Amino acid sequence: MTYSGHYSVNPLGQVGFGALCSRLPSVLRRITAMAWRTDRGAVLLLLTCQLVTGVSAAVLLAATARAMGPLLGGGTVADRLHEALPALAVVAVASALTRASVAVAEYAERRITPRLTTATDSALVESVCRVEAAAYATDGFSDRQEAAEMGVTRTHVMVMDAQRFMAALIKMITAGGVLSVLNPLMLPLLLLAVAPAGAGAVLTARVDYEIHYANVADRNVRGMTRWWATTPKYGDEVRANGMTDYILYWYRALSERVDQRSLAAAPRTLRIALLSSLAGGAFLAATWGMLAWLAVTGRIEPAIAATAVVAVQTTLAALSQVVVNGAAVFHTSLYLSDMQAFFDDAARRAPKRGPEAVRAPVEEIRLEEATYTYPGKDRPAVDGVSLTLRRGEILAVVGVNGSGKSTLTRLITGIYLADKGRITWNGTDIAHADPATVWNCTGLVPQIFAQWPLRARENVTLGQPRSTDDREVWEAVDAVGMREAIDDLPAGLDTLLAREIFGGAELSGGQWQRLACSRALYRRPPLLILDEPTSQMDPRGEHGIFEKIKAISGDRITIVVTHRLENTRIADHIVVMERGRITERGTYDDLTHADGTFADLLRLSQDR
Ligand SMILES: Nc1ncnc2c1ncn2[C@@H]1O[C@H](COP(=O)(O)OP(=O)(O)OP(=O)(O)O)[C@@H](O)[C@H]1O
Repeated sequence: MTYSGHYSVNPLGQVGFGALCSRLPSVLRRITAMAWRTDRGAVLLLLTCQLVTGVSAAVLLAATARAMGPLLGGGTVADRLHEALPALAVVAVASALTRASVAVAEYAERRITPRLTTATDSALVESVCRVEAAAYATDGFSDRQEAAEMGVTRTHVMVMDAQRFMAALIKMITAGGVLSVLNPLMLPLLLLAVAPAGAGAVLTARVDYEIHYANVADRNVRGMTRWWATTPKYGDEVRANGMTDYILYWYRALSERVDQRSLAAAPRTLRIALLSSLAGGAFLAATWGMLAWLAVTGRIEPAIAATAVVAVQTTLAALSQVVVNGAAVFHTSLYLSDMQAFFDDAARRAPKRGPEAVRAPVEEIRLEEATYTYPGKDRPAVDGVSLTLRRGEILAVVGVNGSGKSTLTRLITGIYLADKGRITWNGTDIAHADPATVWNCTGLVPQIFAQWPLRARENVTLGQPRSTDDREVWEAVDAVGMREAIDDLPAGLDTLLAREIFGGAELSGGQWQRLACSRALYRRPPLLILDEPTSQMDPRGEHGIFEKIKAISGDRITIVVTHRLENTRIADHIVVMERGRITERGTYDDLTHADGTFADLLRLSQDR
């Protein structure tokens, strides 16, 4: 395994410190806009709380300053207390308001976060589901998806970080304002004391992101390896082929590669932390020294000095919070950018085919010189294929592995659009038709079909409207000879077909394939495509399915891709594909008597 993680260019590589900090306002705007779309009431509540926090912090400090005069002045304790009482009452109310607004802000944040996370998460899933299928084959698509997942994860803490950042900023500005009124020199010194910590936090976030970025591809592969190693689906193959140690070795190797990058960054983050603490400490010592000097030399009164101590403490706490939460918001902004970039990319890759609609019955599907090349490939998988399919006819597609049969079915169903040439349904070019209207008319049994971890009934009806009784479900089940097998399940059609889940049951490979066929038949589609539909079935099952295909073919266009050439007897036409092109076409009798590839493959299959 020589996979080496590579994911484009780190967008932070060329960005300076100033540019990094200037992202904060736009990120805050973006977070607010996202939250606004989720719950306007909660956002308004949050903003009100922040305003209350700021105002009460200012009132608290001003009232403290007012209370300090009488408290530290002359007279009896009772007199001093009596004189300070109104200011102390204001201090108490302002403190209570601060606490209450923090609690309400937390409540508002809890109202926003779960729904915002769900909305973002669902948007990510939807954008992946909705892209043109060809996007999956483009380089780096799944890496970019992996990077976007981190943005979704960050939405858990994003609103909280932004809210705390804003609250601390407001508190800092008001407390700092009060401090500047007390003595204009105090604030700049205090800012200098916290600035190095701010710079350190942003630089550390930058290092963390660099590591995250370098690890994206490895984490993606590790995630896949984890799934392959642990899913019961491949458990037999992994064990009986002695692959456990091999997979575990690579899982560990990938984890170690990820760890090594993180470890290599540790000395850098230590250097940043030590230097910023040193600079911050020096400026803080200067701040306290300055305050002491002002008080000792009588330049400020003791009452003002005492208030300044409270103001410095408040501003310092708020500043630290601004730094910590600002760095967190900045950090989030990096992941949000990845997420947004993925959403934008996915939106560009979403089908934009046109408003035309395809409607049943589908009388004719025509391919005119259809050509398709997979992204990054230099040879077309389907190369200039022309074909006409009519309602009531069965077409069999045969050919050696990799000759383009499955790709041809993807072109006919509009899963991929032809790069060159045209495919029309009832005269409508599907490149200009809404794909949903096309897929309303198709039923596909793919070569690799899904084994849905749902009940037996939903495995037949999946995605389809269902009548209240099971009559049509049983019809589809009977059509593939599965009635007995379903009756044998512990709860019949209600049985959950997922071995991994408690109470779930499992089917055999051939039974799963029969169910995949029943799913396509249940749709009663105008175009039925079966790609190797009986590869896992016993001869009775195979015979039954082909009988059924023939019996229901009058009402639809049917395409069967198969390597069992005997099965092509039911077809009205057969096409033989080689290297993406149709090299022979005709009926079963025509092709068996011609001295071509079909006759050759048939001879070989009968020779065994
Ligand atoms: N998702 C994909 N991305 C890139 N190339 C692909 C993809 N799927 C198929 N190909 C390539 O396109 C060519 C045709 O593949 P296709 O699956 O259509 O062949 P096939 O005739 O159905 O083969 P088989 O009989 O093995 O099922 C092959 O060279 C294959 O490597």
